[in-house]
Amino acid sequence: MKGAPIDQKWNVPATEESPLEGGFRAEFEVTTERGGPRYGELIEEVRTFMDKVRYASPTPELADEIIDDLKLFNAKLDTLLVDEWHTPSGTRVDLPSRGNITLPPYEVIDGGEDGVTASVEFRRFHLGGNGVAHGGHVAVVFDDLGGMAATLHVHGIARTAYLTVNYRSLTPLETPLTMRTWAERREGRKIFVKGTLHDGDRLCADMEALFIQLRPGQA
Ligand SMILES: CCCCCCCCCCCCCC(=O)SCCNC(=O)CCNC(=O)[C@H](O)C(C)(C)COP(=O)(O)OP(=O)(O)OC[C@H]1O[C@@H](n2cnc3c(N)ncnc32)[C@H](O)[C@@H]1OP(=O)(O)O
Repeated sequence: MKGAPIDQKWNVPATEESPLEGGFRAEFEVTTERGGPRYGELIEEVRTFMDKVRYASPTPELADEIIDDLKLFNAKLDTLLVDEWHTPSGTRVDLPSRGNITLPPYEVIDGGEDGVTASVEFRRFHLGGNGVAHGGHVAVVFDDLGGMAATLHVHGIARTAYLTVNYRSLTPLETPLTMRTWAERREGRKIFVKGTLHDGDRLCADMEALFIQLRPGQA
């Protein structure tokens, strides 16, 4: 990545002691300690910053100032880059969307073999146009929570083969919405998943997807 040090460690190859398992590390450890007790606050500030950038029209002087500040922040983070298996972003299961800043924030209300129910809120950053969410951001949440439903259903890692979203009505920003995903049927490694996104009683979108359970060792 541009600006990152050459010895970055976020794409560590598999080794005998640390093999890939379904694209995941066999010894993958889930912990809520990484990043410290204020990591959620850090992610929230980053999300707020992204929201502001989406709507701000800075003067050239303010843009200069912010660029300089961001360079300082990036230099600080460059000293502490780790691989994806050890970064809190994506593994902090106690935080919205596991602390993954690339996902719109959701909170799982209920999850198990029968499916997942989550509360999701699209932010200003997720604006598509005309004041509502971008369809791609809606799809990304369906992919993540559909993948979670598939994973919980088969107790194994699954990867998206296809995902179809039907946009039934507008998806508002800054509004708690309900997403449900569930495995409708399974044929061997194939898990057919469905999902819905509601604003109250109103259906915003629904989806159908196929997830494939990965074979042991499949990268
Ligand atoms: C910290 C806590 C973590 C908690 C985790 C939270 C969850 C997070 C969740 C995050 C989720 C994020 C998720 C993501 O974002 S995953 C990222 C997006 N997805 C990908 O990159 C997938 C890329 N593709 C592949 O890797 C392979 O093609 C896969 C693995 C999908 C299949 O290759 P594989 O070699 O393994 O299998 P196969 O080719 O023998 O096919 C097997 C069967 O499937 C049928 N088939 C295949 N493709 C299609 C298709 N398009 N339509 C219809 N059918 C299809 C095929 O005909 C065959 O059927 P049959 O002949 O047996 O009847």
